[in-house]
Amino acid sequence: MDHKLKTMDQKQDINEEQIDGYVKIDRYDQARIDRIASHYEAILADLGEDPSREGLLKTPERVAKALQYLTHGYDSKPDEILRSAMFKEDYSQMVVVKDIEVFSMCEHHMLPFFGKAHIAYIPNGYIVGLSKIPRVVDSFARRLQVQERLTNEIRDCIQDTLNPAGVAVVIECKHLCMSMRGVQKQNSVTTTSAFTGEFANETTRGEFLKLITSNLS
Ligand SMILES: Nc1nc2c(ncn2[C@@H]2O[C@H](COP(=O)(O)OP(=O)(O)OP(=O)(O)O)[C@@H](O)[C@H]2O)c(=O)[nH]1
Ligand SMILES: [Zn+2]
Repeated sequence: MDHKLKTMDQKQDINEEQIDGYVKIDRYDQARIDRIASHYEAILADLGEDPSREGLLKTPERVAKALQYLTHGYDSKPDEILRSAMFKEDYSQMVVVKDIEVFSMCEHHMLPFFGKAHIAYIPNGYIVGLSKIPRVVDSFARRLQVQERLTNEIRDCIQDTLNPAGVAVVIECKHLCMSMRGVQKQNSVTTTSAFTGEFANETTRGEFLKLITSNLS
């Protein structure tokens, strides 16, 4: 079934529909968008703008839709995303998915932070569908976040759901709240990491760090 072809009324049904632990991101909750839009109309006025001028007429609704998209992680269940594609497999070497784009919003200023996540796990009887790892990243990133919690939540979800012999997560991001405003440092990058199990071993962690810094592609 192609959900994109559904009419607006039918899309309301999609709001409740979980697909592999994931609510379709084209969900369209008009009541919520209307509420957020009305707040933004007031905000525009408070900023000294004229919300009734032509260029801004649709802006409150556009912002509401954009914000709903930027926080759609609240509508997903990352553990279910992983469970939907776990396969029994006798493979016990490190699996690394690197350079996963991250787009998130800092919970302090509601400004974007963005960069890359590098994730590894060591299977313990089960592997997971590769695409599910970036989906888990998105599920936690598309919320109001701090980078440290994002890092830990991804690690804990993979560890608790897949029960591998170890999980490694490294995230590198630029925070617009540190470049567009505030301290105004344009080039600083924040790196966070979280490990479990066999990644406590320096050699294993070293192998992971080597793999994510290699140029092999
Ligand atoms: N640890 C951490 N801090 C973050 C993250 N995103 C933003 N911040 C910081 O959150 C802090 C909020 O500090 P406050 O002093 O309450 O806010 P502020 O007055 O706007 O601070 P400045 O950004 O220094 O102007 C700032 O230091 C931000 O750099 C994050 O992901 N992790
Ligand atoms: Zn911030």
